[in-house]
Amino acid sequence: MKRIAIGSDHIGLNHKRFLIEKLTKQGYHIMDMGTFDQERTDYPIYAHKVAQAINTENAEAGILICGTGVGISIAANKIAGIRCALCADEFTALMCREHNNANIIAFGANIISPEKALALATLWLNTAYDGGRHQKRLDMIAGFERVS
Ligand SMILES: O=C(CO)[C@H](O)[C@H](O)[C@H](O)COP(=O)(O)O
Repeated sequence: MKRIAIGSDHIGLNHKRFLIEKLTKQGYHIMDMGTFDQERTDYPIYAHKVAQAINTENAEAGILICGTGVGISIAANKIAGIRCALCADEFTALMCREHNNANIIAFGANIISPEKALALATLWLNTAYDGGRHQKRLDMIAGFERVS
C-alpha cells in the first residue's frame, strides 16, 4: 500500500477532502497534514509538512493544493529532496513522473475540479520513473540544493 501525505491551504480544502475520500477507497494510506478548516492560513506551512513526511520516509508521495497551485509548489521546491510538479493536464502528470520523478504533485483548486485532480493524481501514482538519461538531469538539479 502506498503512503501519501496530502496538504492544502484554506482554498484547497474541499479538493483535499475529496481526494482523501476517493484515494482511501482506492486503498491508499493517506496522511492528512492539514489544513483542517476554512480559516485563512498560509500555504508554505503545508508544503513544509508534506515535504517533511517524504524526506523522513513516512510518505512515499505527496499531494499539495492551494488556489493556483503556484505558491504551494514554489514553497515545496525550496526544500531539499523535493521535486514538486504543478499539474493541470494528463500529459504533465504522466511526464513529471516518467522524466522528472516528481515526488509531490500540486494542483490549483481554482484551476481544476476535484474530479480532474483525482484523475491526474491517480495517473501520476500509477506511473513509474523511467530513470536512464533522466537521472543525470535530476542529479544536476539536486546539485543546485548546495548553490546559494
Ligand atoms: O493560490 C494560492 C497561492 O499561490 C493560495 O491558495 C491563495 O489563493 C492566495 O495566496 C490568496 O490567499 P487569500 O489570503 O485567501 O487571499
